[in-house]
Amino acid sequence: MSEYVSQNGIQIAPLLFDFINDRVLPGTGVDQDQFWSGFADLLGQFAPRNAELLAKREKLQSQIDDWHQANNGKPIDQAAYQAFLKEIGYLVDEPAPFAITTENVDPEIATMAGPQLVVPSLNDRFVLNAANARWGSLYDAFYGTDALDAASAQPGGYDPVRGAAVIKAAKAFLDETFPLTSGSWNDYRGGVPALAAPAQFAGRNGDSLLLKHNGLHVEVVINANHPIGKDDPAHIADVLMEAALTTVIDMEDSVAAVDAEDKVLAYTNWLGLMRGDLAAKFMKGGKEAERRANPDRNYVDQDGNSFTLPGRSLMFVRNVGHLMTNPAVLLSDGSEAPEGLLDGVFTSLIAMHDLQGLGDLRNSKTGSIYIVKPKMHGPEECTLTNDLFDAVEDLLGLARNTIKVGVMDEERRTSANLAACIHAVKDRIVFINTGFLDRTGDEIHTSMQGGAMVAKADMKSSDWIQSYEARNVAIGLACGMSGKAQIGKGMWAAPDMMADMMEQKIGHPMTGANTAWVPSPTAATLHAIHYHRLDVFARQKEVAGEGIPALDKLLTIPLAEGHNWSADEIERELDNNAQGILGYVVRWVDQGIGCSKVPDIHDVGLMEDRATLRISSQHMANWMLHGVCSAEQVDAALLRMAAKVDGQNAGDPLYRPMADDPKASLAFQAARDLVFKGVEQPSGYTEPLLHAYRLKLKAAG
Ligand SMILES: CC(=O)SCCNC(=O)CCNC(=O)[C@H](O)C(C)(C)COP(=O)(O)OP(=O)(O)OC[C@H]1O[C@@H](n2cnc3c(N)ncnc32)[C@H](O)[C@@H]1OP(=O)(O)O
Ligand SMILES: O=CC(=O)O
Ligand SMILES: [Mg+2]
Repeated sequence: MSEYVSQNGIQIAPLLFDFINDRVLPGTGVDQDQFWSGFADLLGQFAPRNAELLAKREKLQSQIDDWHQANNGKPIDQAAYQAFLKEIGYLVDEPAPFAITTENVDPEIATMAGPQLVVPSLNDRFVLNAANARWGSLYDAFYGTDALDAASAQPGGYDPVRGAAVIKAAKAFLDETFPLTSGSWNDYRGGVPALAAPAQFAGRNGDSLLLKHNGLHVEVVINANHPIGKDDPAHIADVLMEAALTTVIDMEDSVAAVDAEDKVLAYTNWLGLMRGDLAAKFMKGGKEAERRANPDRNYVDQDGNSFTLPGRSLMFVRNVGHLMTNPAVLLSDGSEAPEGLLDGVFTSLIAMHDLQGLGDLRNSKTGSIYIVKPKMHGPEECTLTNDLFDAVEDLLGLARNTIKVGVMDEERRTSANLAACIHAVKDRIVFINTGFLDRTGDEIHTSMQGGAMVAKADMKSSDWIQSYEARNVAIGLACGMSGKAQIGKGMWAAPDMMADMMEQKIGHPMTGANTAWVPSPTAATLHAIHYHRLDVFARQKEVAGEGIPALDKLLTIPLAEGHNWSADEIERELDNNAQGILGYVVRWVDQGIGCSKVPDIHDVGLMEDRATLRISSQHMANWMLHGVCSAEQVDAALLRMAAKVDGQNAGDPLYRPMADDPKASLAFQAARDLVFKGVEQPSGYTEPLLHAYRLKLKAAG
């Protein structure tokens, strides 16, 4: 890397310094000199606090490790365990009942219920697709996935037999959601449809019909000149679903951003989204394509009045958590700056382009900046975020609480003290979300010394996770989040299993969650159907009456307790974990790709990100620590799976095989370290090793 720019006692990578000065600050009214001097002060103030809280994490972890070692082999006495957690300050007192007081929140978050899409920020083609995923074609979603229960499409262009099944399924959705006074949408022949609930008719866009149900719009596209519409008796060409109400532009677990070069790319895409001028050019189907953010959509209501609906998803940006540092900025002592502080300042500054309307399109209509903060451990760390956002607002001249926060409930200390965490950010909180993937990783790591954990697939049915999901909703409702903020559920991590998603993911709104994560625009379009099937806000009223489950189950550790696995079961568990780890890490370290679809041992492509990697690596480390398997067995699994992953990637010209010479592969070494050094990784996180190996690879050119 070139020399740093020295400024107010800190050092800034020139790429970042120039990007901020040339592309971000102009037009915002924030003075360049004042900005850098205020930024240096902010780092000086917050970096030591950040370090103290990380040291506290380590201290608590070592106290918990000691407790388990002292209780070695004995069944856990829940009362004694909780008393111990209170004594060390892991569990804190509950705050007195309170309600959040967040203001100026966009309706997509506060009063609407629908899917939330997550997208890696480094990929401009994907982020634009995500922004545009506010509306999705139901015909395409049915045609292209197994959500449609019909024979697969015949190769060689449009298959009319499958097409007919798609149209039938889409019209069945219309019948279910927008019933006609008599008959079916199959019999609709044009004009204003005779809806059983006429208020569902919201307007027209040319010939197309706009309908509304449970707060979500659906456009029935009428076009006699369209290849599908021309053969339909009513010229219906598609059914467009209002789908991803909100999107998380992810700078955390789905990206590999290790230095100024990567960070500036992520910030550039966020700037393009906040201004509305991001464009991506790429090759698709042998042709060059260009993608931009869609404009808003124009309609006319029944009285002839024009109105628009948002054309894009409302965007959050996920900053990194408190753990990592980044060489993009060095502190006065020459150490790397905490990356979460950089993200907090820079993503907020960039969002001022939206607040001030400096670009072509707007994100928030209520003047808010939406930041998702991941991986916070307990209320003190939430207070740090709150104070940081206060300081950023002061630095940028923004009104107090302009910056809103989404709190990921994905670490055990946060789940166990959730009301206190919400209280710490009560004037700016706009969501809680159960990030069950990281949360599972933290469940394993926290009790690493307690014994061998159940098999990975059995985690989902453990007491702790059921309690975690239920408590999150119940506490969110008790803190007055309904109608003001999102109570969100986690990711559907099997992007190709849409039939299963349609069957299972209605469980998320059923719990009272008004949003849940999906991995792709297609999944958003399909998951939107669930919010038509169920009125979440009515459901929240029912759930609110059920009370908050006690802590006991949440704190029941998923130990296998004497379970004897067969040699075959152990090998399959190790192989499955090793395959996921290697398949993901090889693309992360070698190619800088932070989210991948990796086949599991059943050949189901699973979304892998740093959180799923945390689970797999912690699980292997745990079984090795407690002698369920030996180090030799782990090495054998890694080697076997390296060959398998090499085979799976044979078609990728950028791929560097691992199996022939594993010692020469930085990716293989990283994967191995993640398991063999898993016990000592902070909270079991994978970022420190991934970053170190990726930086090594970049340095080697
Ligand atoms: C625990 C957590 O933190 S979860 C949060 C982190 N996870 C994520 O962000 C998941 C994001 N999703 C993804 O990256 C991808 O969907 C993957 C890697 C899971 C699967 O990818 P694939 O199925 O191989 O998708 P593929 O690369 O074939 O893309 C197919 C199309 O879908 C689009 N697409 C896929 N995922 C997304 C997404 N999340 N947002 C926007 N568009 C997407 C692509 O743009 C592409 O369309 P295009 O050709 O018109 O551009
Ligand atoms: O960030 C989400 C998770 O599940 O972890
Ligand atoms: Mg997570």
